[in-house]
Amino acid sequence: MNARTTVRVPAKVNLQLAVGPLRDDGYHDLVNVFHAVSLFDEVTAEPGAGTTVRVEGESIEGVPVDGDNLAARAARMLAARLGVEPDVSLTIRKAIPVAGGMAGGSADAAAALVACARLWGVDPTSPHLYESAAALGSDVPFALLGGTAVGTGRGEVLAPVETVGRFHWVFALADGGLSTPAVYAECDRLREAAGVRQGPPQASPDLMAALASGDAEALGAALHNDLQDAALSLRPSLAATLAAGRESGAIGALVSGSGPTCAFLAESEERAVSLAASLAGAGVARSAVAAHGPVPGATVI
Ligand SMILES: C[C@@](CO)(OP(=O)(O)O)[C@H](O)COP(=O)(O)OP(=O)(O)OC[C@H]1O[C@@H](n2ccc(N)nc2=O)[C@H](O)[C@@H]1O
Ligand SMILES: Nc1ncnc2c1ncn2[C@@H]1O[C@H](COP(=O)(O)OP(=O)(O)O)[C@@H](O)[C@H]1O
Repeated sequence: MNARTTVRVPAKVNLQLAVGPLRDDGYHDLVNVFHAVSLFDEVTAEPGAGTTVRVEGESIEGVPVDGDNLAARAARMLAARLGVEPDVSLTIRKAIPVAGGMAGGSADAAAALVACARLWGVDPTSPHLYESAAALGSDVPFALLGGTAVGTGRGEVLAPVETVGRFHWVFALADGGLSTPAVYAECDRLREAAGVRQGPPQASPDLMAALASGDAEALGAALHNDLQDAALSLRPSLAATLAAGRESGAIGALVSGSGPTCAFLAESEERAVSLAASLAGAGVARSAVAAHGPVPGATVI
């Protein structure tokens, strides 16, 4: 049993998001190539009475501070599975943009699972953690794992991907978020309007080869997001953000997941820093931050 545990957990960008047809259960089958990047939230768990949450950070509008917070839901779910009281005081320090397509809520849920497991003396490799994660949300298991991984099913069935080297990214953060269900629904609507009959999602061989060889140029060319048109349809201003990044020398540019964060791949760390400055100066984003990947998943610090 531990008195106080802090867990650091990364954001993700989707290197490939291939979206299959709508399933009967309301989800879509995916090929979701997750990549964990060095933008981190921190979740601290301490003994408490019941489950309480405090949220700290600069842009935390819209993050629930009650039992709806995904970190609180994670604590209650793990406690129920373990048959213990969900007595924990959680403090979340947020740096991952809220409703930004970088899975910040999922990250906090994964961090809370790891922190509570340690607080309650549970083996961190216990299957209760993965099973709770998958029940909480499609992106939560990846936040436990980190690195680079292919998610299939609704994104929760993970296979790690070996990669070479470090990739340098810039993330253009937007004002306000986009709702994930609304973006999936818009994707379905656009496909129906265009008469597209969607087949099963397929992994991109070019993307896998680029990751295996560490070839950033090839990775930039292979980045693809099936939700991008839907995110652009709901937030047309993102087209100018993507164009500004390409004009400033990005070797790849796409909307991250359901958006509205835009992700840009740079040739080097130096190029990423100058690209972030260009994007911030161009007035096409609330702010722009440089980061690298892959990084590990939820980790006790
Ligand atoms: C799009 C992605 C890409 O990684 O993430 P974000 O960019 O939002 O972070 C994910 O698929 C989001 O995963 P997550 O945010 O965990 O979604 P969930 O809570 O499981 O589901 C929320 C809703 O999204 C839609 N959904 C989610 C996953 C999936 N495979 N098909 C779907 O259609 C459904 O409408 C579902 O009700
Ligand atoms: N710990 C949390 N951090 C952020 N959002 C949360 C959290 N718990 C619940 N939410 C809710 O989940 C929504 C989606 O949040 P987030 O995971 O940041 O975005 P995305 O799904 O785009 O990656 C938020 O708008 C908020 O209402």
